[in-house]
Amino acid sequence: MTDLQLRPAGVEDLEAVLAVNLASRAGAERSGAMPPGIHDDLDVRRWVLSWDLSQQDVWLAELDGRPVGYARATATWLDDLYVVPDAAGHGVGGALLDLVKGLRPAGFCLWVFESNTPARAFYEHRGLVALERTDGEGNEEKSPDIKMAWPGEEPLSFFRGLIDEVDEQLGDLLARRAALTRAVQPHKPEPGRDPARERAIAEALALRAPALGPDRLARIVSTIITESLDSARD
Ligand SMILES: O=C(O)C(=O)C[C@]1(C(=O)O)C=C[C@@H](O)C=C1
Repeated sequence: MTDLQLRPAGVEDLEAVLAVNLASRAGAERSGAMPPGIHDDLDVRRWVLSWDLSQQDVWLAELDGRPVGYARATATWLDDLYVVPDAAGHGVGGALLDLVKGLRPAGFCLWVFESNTPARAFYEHRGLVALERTDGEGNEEKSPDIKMAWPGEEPLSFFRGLIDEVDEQLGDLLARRAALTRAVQPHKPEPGRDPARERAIAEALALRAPALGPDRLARIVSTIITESLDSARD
């Protein structure tokens, strides 16, 4: 019978948190689940010991008194959830995740490496959904990753919040694109629409948004262009 305890980490626990981070990450790198880290242990130590515990929740998991895992969450992100390899199978990760769900009832997001199939399955089994995939350009390790979310107790308002964030960017992009559609018109040898060019645009977009596919994207592009040209007449 093992005894699992979760408790908030204080500054005095950060060395133990660091040890969990290093052991867990090393295990994940050995198994190929995570790409090699780009920081050496000393850098990671400096970073962990600099955490401001008033700005994030860090909870330590202890199995029979031994630190074996931790979770670190900001207001809207689960930044870290690590369990040391030799404590696997004791429900430590699940207990930490349940704790964070309780701390963040409005929901939260996290990033997981695409290569980390055990972690992805763990999160999927516990109700998190995959929202975005990247080619890794935006992370330090340059390794493809996936944004996952736990939509909390009110998923409608959680997802609408994320939609509002994307729409802020989409609005800016639509304004920029419409301005370009208008700007190029006087420079065309012949006025009017160019179906071949629109198809090429849709095919290029499909590389970035394969789930929509070129035909749907062609209809979306066509509507954007129609309305952009129309707005020039306002
Ligand atoms: O490239 C052109 O010919 C444009 O007029 C620009 C544009 C666009 O907004 O991308 C608009 C209309 C054409 O059918 C094709 C593309």
